[in-house]
Formats: sequence, structure tokens, C-alpha cells
Amino acid sequence: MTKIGIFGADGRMGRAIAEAIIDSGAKLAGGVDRGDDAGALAGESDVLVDFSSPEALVGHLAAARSAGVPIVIGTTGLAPEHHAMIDEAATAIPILQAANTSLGVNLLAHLVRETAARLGADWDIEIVEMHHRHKADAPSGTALLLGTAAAEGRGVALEDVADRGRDGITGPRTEGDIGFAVLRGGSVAGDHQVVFAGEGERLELGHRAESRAIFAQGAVKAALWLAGQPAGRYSMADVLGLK
Ligand SMILES: NC(=O)C1=CN([C@@H]2O[C@H](COP(=O)(O)OP(=O)(O)OC[C@H]3O[C@@H](n4cnc5c(N)ncnc54)[C@H](OP(=O)(O)O)[C@@H]3O)[C@@H](O)[C@H]2O)C=CC1
Ligand SMILES: O=C(O)C1=N[C@H](C(=O)O)C[C@H](O)C1
Repeated sequence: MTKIGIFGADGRMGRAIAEAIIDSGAKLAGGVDRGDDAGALAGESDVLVDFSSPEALVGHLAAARSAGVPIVIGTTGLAPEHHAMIDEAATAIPILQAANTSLGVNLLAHLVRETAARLGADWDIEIVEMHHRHKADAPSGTALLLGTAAAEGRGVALEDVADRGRDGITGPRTEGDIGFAVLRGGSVAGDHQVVFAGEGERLELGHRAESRAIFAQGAVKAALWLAGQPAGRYSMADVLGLK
């Protein structure tokens, strides 16, 4: 039976993942939070999942690497240096990094890439997301994932076209930009909408998470899949056959 360890175990996602592990028939190796021994958990686990915070990731990645244990990283708010660290560690252990582990969002990303590739740059792309009042990072990792998919469809880099905040006299929209709008409030598990706004018509693709269970089930599916892979960097598209 595969033993799964959780980094960020007492958090909203950590608790949902513990339930999903039990429901899946896998074994919960244990969980750690701030101040706990990440290395000990890594040594007792066949595979790890990290849903904590960007600042915790360095230590969690180091613990996974020194134990030689695969790790699923669901934490968002990652900076380019975190991605460089993940790339480097993935030369030694299997790592799956996913800003969203649900089936629906990963299928949505596929549809967004295809749609952006078929519509010209005169179709303005705007991404709207809403999350619960506790969320720490903005835009959400998923909004950025969807923005990346749209940019890939257009053959451009997201960092060259992203407009992440408008306020005041902004002037007209720059053609080709991908805009982001962020809402926070209440207990929303995660809503994302990608709007393709053309002249005289609008195409909207979206996803609404009704609970964290979909992310937790996806994370467990990813962990069980990753446990059998060689070293390398993977995404949910590998697990779900969307490549
Ligand atoms: N990929 C996906 O599908 C999803 C990703 N997420 C992402 O997962 C992450 C966690 O979300 P959520 O569970 O809602 O957040 P919570 O704040 O509820 O949980 C985070 C957990 O990580 C722990 N943690 C935070 N910082 C550290 C640290 N420096 N060292 C050790 N432990 C730490 C926290 O402990 P403490 O309370 O002591 O700080 C807490 O137990 C976020 O980045 C979120 O965006 C969320 C949902 C789905
Ligand atoms: O913090 C959350 O709750 C979520 N975070 C992820 C993100 O940043 O995209 C995934 C999901 O939307 C919930």
C-alpha cells in the first residue's frame, strides 16, 4: 500500500487530502506543519504532497530530495526562483507541480490553449478568478496557469503580455494583452473564467470548484501516479493523458 506524507497537513487542503488518501485505499504516512521535522516524514513516505506556502517549499523540497522520495507540489504563489529550484531537484527525483489538481481545470487549460490558437489577437483575453477570503496569493496559480495556456496558444510568453492590475487612468487596452481580475470573499473554493472578447461577440470558458475535495482527489491521484515514475518534472496533463 502506497504511503503518502503531507506537508501542510493542518491546512484546509492538508485536511482534505488526508480524507482523500483514506478514501482512496492508500495509507497516510503522516503530516507536518511549521516547526515539525520534514525530513522524518520524508523518510517514512513513499510519496509526498506539499500544499503549504512558497517559503516552506525550499525545506520541503530538500527533505524530499535527500530521502529520494517523489513529491507533488500543489502550493501556489511560486516565483521564478521556485520553478528553477523544482527543475533542478527534478533531475534527481520525480516532481509533479500543479497549480490546480482538478480534472476540470486541466481540461479547461487544454480548451483555452486550443481556443487562443484559433482566435486572432483582436480577440481580447481576460481572466477572472474568485476565491475565499483567506487566500494569500493573487492572481491564483490557476489563473496564471490558464493565462500561460492562452499565451502558449498564441505563441507568446505570458510575462510579455500579462496585465495583472488596472487602476486609475489606464488608457485603452493594449492589443494582445492577457488581463487578470481578482475577487476575494466568503468561502469560494475557486472560480475561474476565461473571456475571449471579440468585436460584437464574446466566448467564455470557465470552471467552478464546489469544494476542495476535487483538488484533494486529484492530488492523491497524482501522488499514486508519480510514485511509479522516474526522476523528472511532470504536470497534471501527464497524469490525465491531456498531452
Ligand atoms: N494545486 C491545487 O489544486 C490547489 C492548491 N492550493 C494551494 O495550496 C496551498 C495551501 O492552501 P490552503 O490549504 O488553503 O492553506 P492553509 O493556510 O489552510 O494551509 C497551509 C498549511 O501549510 C502550513 N505552512 C505554511 N507555511 C509553512 C512553513 N513555512 N513551514 C511549514 N508549514 C507551513 C500551514 O501551517 P501554519 O498554519 O502553521 O502556517 C498550514 O498548515 C496554497 O498555496 C494554495 O493556493 C489550494 C487548493 C488547491
Ligand atoms: O488557495 C486556494 O484555495 C486555491 N488555490 C489554487 C490556485 O491558486 O489556483 C487552486 C484553487 O483555485 C484553490
